[in-house]
Amino acid sequence: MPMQKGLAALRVVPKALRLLRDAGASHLYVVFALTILQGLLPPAMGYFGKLIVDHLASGRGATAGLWALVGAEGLLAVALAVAFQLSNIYQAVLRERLWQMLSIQVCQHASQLDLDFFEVPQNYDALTKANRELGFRPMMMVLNLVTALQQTISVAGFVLVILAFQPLLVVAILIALVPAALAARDSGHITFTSYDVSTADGRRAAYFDGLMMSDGAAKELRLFDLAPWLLAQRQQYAVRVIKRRLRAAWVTGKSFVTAAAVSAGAQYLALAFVAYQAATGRITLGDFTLLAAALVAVRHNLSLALANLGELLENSLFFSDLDRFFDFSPKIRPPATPRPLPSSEEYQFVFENVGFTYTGASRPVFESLSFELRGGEATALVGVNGAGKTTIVKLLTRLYDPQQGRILLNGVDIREFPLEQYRAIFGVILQDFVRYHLTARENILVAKVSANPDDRRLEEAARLAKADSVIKSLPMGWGTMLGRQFDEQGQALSGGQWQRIALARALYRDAPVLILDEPTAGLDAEAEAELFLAYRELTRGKTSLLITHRLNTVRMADRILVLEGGKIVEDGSHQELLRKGGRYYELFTAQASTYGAEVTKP
Ligand SMILES: Nc1ncnc2c1ncn2[C@@H]1O[C@H](COP(=O)(O)OP(=O)(O)OP(=O)(O)O)[C@@H](O)[C@H]1O
Repeated sequence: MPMQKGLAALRVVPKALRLLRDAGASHLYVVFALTILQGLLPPAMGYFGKLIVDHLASGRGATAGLWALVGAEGLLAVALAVAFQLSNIYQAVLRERLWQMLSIQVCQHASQLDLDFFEVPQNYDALTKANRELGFRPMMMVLNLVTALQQTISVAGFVLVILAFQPLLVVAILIALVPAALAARDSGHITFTSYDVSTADGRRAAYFDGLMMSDGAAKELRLFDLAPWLLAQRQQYAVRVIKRRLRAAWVTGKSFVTAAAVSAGAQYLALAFVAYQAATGRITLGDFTLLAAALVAVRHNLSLALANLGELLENSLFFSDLDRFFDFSPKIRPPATPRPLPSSEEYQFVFENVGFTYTGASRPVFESLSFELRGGEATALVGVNGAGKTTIVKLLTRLYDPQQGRILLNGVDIREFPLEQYRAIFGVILQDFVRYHLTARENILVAKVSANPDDRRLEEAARLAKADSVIKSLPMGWGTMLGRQFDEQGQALSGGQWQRIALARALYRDAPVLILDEPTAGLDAEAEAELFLAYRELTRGKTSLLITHRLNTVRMADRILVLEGGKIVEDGSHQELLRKGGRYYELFTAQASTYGAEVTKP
């Protein structure tokens, strides 16, 4: 029902007030006080205006009484102007605080959510939309609330004035305002619904807009001459949104036209009545001016108040996205009574009949995966694209939990350890590592922000990752900004140079378990060979897992696991697996033949 929908959306008002109070209670109270003042002053000024007119009409001349009235009216006018400006300042502070508070809450919540959250497009959309609208929706709401309150107080003041003189007029005015109130209620609902059904199309259009404006897509866009096609796609969705909104604007516009005609007509009928009373001496000239001003003010303020409430409903849509986002709580949680992490230097992991399916995926990645990563050993994991190698890393580091089976660390289910402490045992370089727009130094230090920077370890990590030569070549060494987003002096790095920085980042953690997911993908042959030679040094004393398609690199591992069809199908050293002549042998020979090398079974 439209009525219910419209009123239901009004429930957002207490919520908005609570948020504003949290953002700055004292500022909110000042804004309220100033708003009430601004609401009361116009009727009071109207009353003084009446007294001035009555004084002038009485023929008493320029007495001290007249100047006292004019002075009082002037003071009220000054007070109104000052209250308006002060309120603007306090509202601005309140808006900024609210924006800050919500941004921090959204960032904190987003960073704690499971990766699962991002698998569902609607969730991700709700987050990006909430984030995008954080900048203006709360501000609009402050303005809507304050303006609606102020207009309502003014209306109440003027209604009291009219009541004092002509009670029947109030009844007539209120009846004449019924169409306006109905139009405002329906417009809230219609706009609400048109926005609601348009969000999916709007999001699509915004996605294409984002592509055309992002630096990440800029290269492909030009190389594929993609802009015209993207624009056409964008229009397809945007036009649907615009049509729906225009239709809503037209429907609501029509009822507003009728309402405006009725209330304006009623106002002038009332004015005719008041004029008749003044002409026949039933009321004074001052009463007439006051009532005439009150009639205009009631109509004007009430329509503004209703329009602001309508806008408030529209802006309240923002809260449904925000609520939807805050309703998500992380499923991967620390246990109620966590076990202490094993103090042992050697960490051994066992996957025990692990079954895992991504949210929304039609097929499981693993149904019953079992294998072991032995403590202190360098293990390599190989397998074709999509075999599930990165998924193993995600499960191992508890970015996801398996739906079946267990993963054990030194015999204990990893879900029993405190999450943060558990994740702290890993130094990881992910396939899609982050290229932070920070200095070279910060790009590595981010791996361990919980501790004070350790420059000796920083140098060591850079040396092991062969990132030291990259740093040396930068104009300001460690202090050079990587990326040009914030600094014109920033340096753009090549893919391989970034990879060395990311590897140094993983090593800087100096964690007992090292996971390298495709650490050589962007490296040149020489750098890869260097890394290959340093592999022993990198992994000394650690439990490590190396994932790579460059099978030359895996030779140095103590043990190689071959993942296929959701299972470990082979397990052994390079020599053993070549000798076996199975899947690893096939993969290795296929790769070697592309270099023209011959591989013979040892
Ligand atoms: N976030 C995700 N949501 C749904 N399915 C996913 C997700 N990530 C990966 N998959 C699917 O899970 C399977 C395993 O992916 P995974 O990234 O683990 O493979 P991989 O062996 O690391 O591949 P590659 O060698 O290409 O890096 C693939 O079929 C992939 O399509």
